[in-house]
Amino acid sequence: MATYPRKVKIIDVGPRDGLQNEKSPVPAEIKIGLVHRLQQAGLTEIEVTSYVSPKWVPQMADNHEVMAGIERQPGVRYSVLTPNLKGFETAVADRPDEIVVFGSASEAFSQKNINCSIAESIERFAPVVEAARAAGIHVRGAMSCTVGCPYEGEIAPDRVAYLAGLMKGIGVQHIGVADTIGVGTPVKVQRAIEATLQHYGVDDISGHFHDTYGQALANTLASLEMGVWQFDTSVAGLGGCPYAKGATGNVATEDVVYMLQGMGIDTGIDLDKLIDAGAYISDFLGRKPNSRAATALLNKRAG
Ligand SMILES: CC(C)(COP(=O)([O-])OP(=O)([O-])OC[C@H]1O[C@@H](n2cnc3c(N)ncnc32)[C@H](O)[C@@H]1OP(=O)([O-])[O-])[C@@H](O)C(=O)NCCC(=O)NCCSC(=O)C[C@@](C)(O)CC(=O)[O-]
Repeated sequence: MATYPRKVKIIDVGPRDGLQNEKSPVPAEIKIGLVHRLQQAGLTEIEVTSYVSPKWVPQMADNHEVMAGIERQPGVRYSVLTPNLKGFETAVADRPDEIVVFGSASEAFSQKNINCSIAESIERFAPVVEAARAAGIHVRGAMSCTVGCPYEGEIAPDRVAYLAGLMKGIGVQHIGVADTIGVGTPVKVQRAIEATLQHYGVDDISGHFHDTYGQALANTLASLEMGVWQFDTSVAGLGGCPYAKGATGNVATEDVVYMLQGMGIDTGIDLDKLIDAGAYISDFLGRKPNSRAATALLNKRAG
């Protein structure tokens, strides 16, 4: 039997990663309502929004309104994405607890997503990381396309190690290993994590798995087996990346919490309240939650 961590921390990225790709505008008050429901469900890490170009990602243009409207709960960390100093300087006025710089293991995805090469992205991130740390703001990094890229295909683990080393070199404190397009399978994901472990300890690594091919829970389990205990997930399985056509949302928070509860692993999350949060946003979007566990439990409730 594999040994698993006794506790897992979930970072719900639904309000940001989940909603960034929605075609119709989602009003700030709905996003705020979602954040409130997530914290009521026991989430202690919520990725709220991003400070990126509104021309590139219009759905996140209300970042200030959303951050200002949240009634903050003690013990909850609110994070935001900041790709450059311009984004950081705007974000800092909204008092995030954590900022996220996001790079890519694939050159082509870096160009499509943030309009620069991997090397240039690190040059842009370095002053952001320095300013954030000087202001006492925690810095997380996200590494996209650690298994596969929509433009380059399979990505070799040494490219993941290379990016992780660059992120570490500029002072990024925690690193997320993302399977942006959900093509990963357990052994490939383990190789990407192994590459990241060359530069970061296991306590500073999180998994971020999209569920395009239905592999995200298996990839979560494979990561748990390596001692990874922090995961980005998205309530109701919301999401997709505007620069990764066809990729679906992150693994649903409900599915991960259901699996972990069944394994006796503590998440601190109330599954019933989480289902309510997922139903709230899914009702607004006019569709069913993209979560097997949520669907089963909602059907059970309905009798
Ligand atoms: C990165 C940039 C901004 C570079 O964009 P750029 O065009 O290279 O930057 P620029 O410095 O040349 O500026 C061009 C225009 O953008 C403005 N600008 C410049 N920076 C900002 C900013 N921070 N906030 C607001 N506006 C900004 C700037 O003021 C200017 O405005 P104009 O003069 O044309 O009116 C752009 O490429 C961009 O916004 N890209 C969107 C990236 C994004 O949000 N992608 C989705 C999130 S990442 C993701 O989902 C993956 C992840 C993290 O979940 C992990 C995974 O699954 O892989």
